[in-house]
Amino acid sequence: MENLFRLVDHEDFFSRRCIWVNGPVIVGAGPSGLATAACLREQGVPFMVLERADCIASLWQKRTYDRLKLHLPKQFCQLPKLPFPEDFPEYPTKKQFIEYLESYARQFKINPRFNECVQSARYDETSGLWRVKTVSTSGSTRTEVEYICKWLVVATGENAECVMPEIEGLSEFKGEIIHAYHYKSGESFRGKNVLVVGCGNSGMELSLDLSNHNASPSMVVRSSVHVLPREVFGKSTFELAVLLLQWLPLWLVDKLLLILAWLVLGNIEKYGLKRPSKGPLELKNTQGKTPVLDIGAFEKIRSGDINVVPGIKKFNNNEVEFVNGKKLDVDAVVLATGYRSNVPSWLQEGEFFSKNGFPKRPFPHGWKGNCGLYAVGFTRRGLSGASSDAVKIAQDIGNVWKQETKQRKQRTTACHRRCISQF
Ligand SMILES: Cc1cc2nc3c(=O)[nH]c(=O)nc-3n(C[C@H](O)[C@H](O)[C@H](O)COP(=O)(O)OP(=O)(O)OC[C@H]3O[C@@H](n4cnc5c(N)ncnc54)[C@H](O)[C@@H]3O)c2cc1C
Ligand SMILES: NC(=O)C1=CN([C@@H]2O[C@H](COP(=O)(O)OP(=O)(O)OC[C@H]3O[C@@H](n4cnc5c(N)ncnc54)[C@H](OP(=O)(O)O)[C@@H]3O)[C@@H](O)[C@H]2O)C=CC1
Ligand SMILES: O=C(O)C(=O)Cc1c[nH]c2ccccc12
Repeated sequence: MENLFRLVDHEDFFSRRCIWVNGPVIVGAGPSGLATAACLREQGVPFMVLERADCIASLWQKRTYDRLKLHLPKQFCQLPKLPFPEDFPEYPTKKQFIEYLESYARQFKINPRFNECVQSARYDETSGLWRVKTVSTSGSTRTEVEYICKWLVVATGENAECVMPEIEGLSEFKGEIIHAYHYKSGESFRGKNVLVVGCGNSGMELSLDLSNHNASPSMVVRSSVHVLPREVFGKSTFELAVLLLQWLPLWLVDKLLLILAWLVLGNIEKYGLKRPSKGPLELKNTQGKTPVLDIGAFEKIRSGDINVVPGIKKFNNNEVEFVNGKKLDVDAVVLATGYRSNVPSWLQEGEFFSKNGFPKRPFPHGWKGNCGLYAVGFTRRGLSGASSDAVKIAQDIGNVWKQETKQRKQRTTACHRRCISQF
């Protein structure tokens, strides 16, 4: 384990599978876990990264569709200490982003323990240490391991599990049902009527992909959605918002974004895309609901290639009935119904994290809990929010680590002197 300063496997002493980690345990090897590990490496702090999948950035490598690109300009998506290569386009592709993350892990010598799913983590008051239990799988063997450490960094992400909706009759639906999580391409849906449930960035982009593959998508908009063009007059809408926020209050920036969206897209409500009453940035900040940054789906809605439908009442075999009473025959269902955090399922703690798996305190205060607990990547501010957390966490742990290392050295020297003086 080259990324560990001192790893003691108590195989011969106590239980076969109790491992003391000298430094923090980081749960999750996505961009957030990698960013924290890299910053800790720079601080000279050893660490261990536990990852349930068999690769880094599993969301990007395994659970996203082929045509995915970053939807914010690259300067908002790079991790600390290593910029994107200069030849990367403004919006890197998924493949490029993964390449970057792989080189990031190499550069900072981050070697996660793969196939280790954290089942529980609790703070042991008596010892003042965290006990992190995992199940590790290798082929058909299952091993339970307990890691013991002073610091625990939660980096399992805002999108750890898929949200599966409960819809009457859906379980009797005879056609294919997949979540956006498993969707790769519209190729296998060619010629089919596909119901896309949900109209966030996933629902919009999968509908566009389906239409590009000559499927007929119908997209469910059950409440409301903010659609903004990804660019306004050649400039990134997101970047523009960030610039404007330096001078203007958020409500005013929201108003300006909506005016610009109206100038570029026109009135979207007449196509069934009702806008929320809160502005796009306010909604993102308060409820975590990301506005759609449109890359072409809206044009397909306008041309009728993507059919917008209201909320679902129920399924009756392959016929879906909507809340307005209209009915439609569909061959397949794509659930673009979003994701959720899985922290409540494994972290036994009720002070820092709330029941929804996000830190209770909002950005920028949600990175540090008590007793050596930290959270990275739960800011609802994408990759730039994760980077900002990672820098702060590594700094915080680094300070204590340096202090303790100094004290350890002093103790060792004092002990040496005592020992020597006894001779
Ligand atoms: C389709 C999609 C596109 C996105 N595009 C952008 C974008 O363009 N720009 C942007 O800023 N943000 C974007 N985001 C937001 C996204 O949250 C970040 O891109 C990023 O992936 C978050 O990194 P993370 O490390 O926090 O979480 P993740 O990437 O989800 O990584 C978490 C890791 O933790 C592991 N894990 C989970 N539970 C356990 C457990 N119990 N034990 C061990 N390991 C566990 C997972 O396997 C995973 O590898 C996008 C999100 C999605 C879904
Ligand atoms: N290119 C990129 O970079 C992309 C980025 N992403 C990001 O990934 C994250 C997740 O996005 P996404 O997967 O779109 O999830 P979201 O949570 O943003 O959207 C979920 C959608 O599903 C709808 N929904 C949920 N349950 C039901 C139901 N029972 N019936 C009908 N509709 C339902 C929601 O409607 P309601 O609002 O009414 O609850 C909402 O429209 C976001 O941060 C997004 O920005 C996603 C795709 C591409
Ligand atoms: O894609 C995501 O999930 C993000 O969180 C990126 C993001 C952070 N802040 C935003 C504001 C508007 C649109 C996207 C984002």
